[in-house]
Amino acid sequence: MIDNILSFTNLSKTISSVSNQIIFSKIAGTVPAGEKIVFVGPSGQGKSTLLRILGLLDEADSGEMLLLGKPLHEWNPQAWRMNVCYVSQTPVMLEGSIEDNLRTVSRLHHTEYDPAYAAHLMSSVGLGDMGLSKEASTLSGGEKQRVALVRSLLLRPKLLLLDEITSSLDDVSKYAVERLITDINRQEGTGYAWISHDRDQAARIGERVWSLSNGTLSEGGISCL
Ligand SMILES: Nc1ncnc2c1ncn2[C@@H]1O[C@H](COP(=O)(O)OP(=O)(O)OP(=O)(O)O)[C@@H](O)[C@H]1O
Repeated sequence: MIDNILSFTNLSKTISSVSNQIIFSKIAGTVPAGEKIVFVGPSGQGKSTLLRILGLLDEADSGEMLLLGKPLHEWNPQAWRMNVCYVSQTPVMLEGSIEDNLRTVSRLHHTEYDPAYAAHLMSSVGLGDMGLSKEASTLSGGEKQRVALVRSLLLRPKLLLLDEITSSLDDVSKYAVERLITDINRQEGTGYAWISHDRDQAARIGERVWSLSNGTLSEGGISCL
């Protein structure tokens, strides 16, 4: 039985183009199976950078990462990305319709597209009435955020890395997204690390807190908020 979905040690990241600015140095953390982590900290401290590294969309300068007990170098990157999905605050829509966008992840990862699950997820995030044939590039920022989330959830990942994914949403849609993700966590054991600058949201969604400040990652209970 593997207790941690993901763990990392000694992770360091420097931005070389900006006079070797160190973003963080030798940080470590673990995500136990099914964990609900809220990720907080002042702006510009490297939260997005860390999640992008953990989701293999950016590279650390040094350090080790293990997924399901296996080190990164033993993973095919595509298989890693299927288990650990990073969802951006400013998602990029692929060319074509909403349905094209939803189907693309299945095509890339050679998994079967499940239209009933796609419909359930779209309706759960308040987009049930939106025709899937609508051109994705014409969607609003908040609609794109939710389609991008659905696109990732269709992979049924073990871990979600959520980067302020409700920043463009009204309260009704925001609560719907929180409910969907906490339901999936409860029903399927999908863990998450969710960046949020909203203290009320952090208290609703988090069980454990990561805080990144001055290049150091600290972990604690929700009472640290
Ligand atoms: N590709 C890049 N090139 C240059 N600088 C970068 C790059 N990516 C991030 N940075 C810098 O790294 C630092 C950390 O950025 P990051 O977006 O990870 O912080 P954050 O904690 O997520 O911030 P916020 O809460 O405002 O989203 C910032 O100073 C940012 O300008």
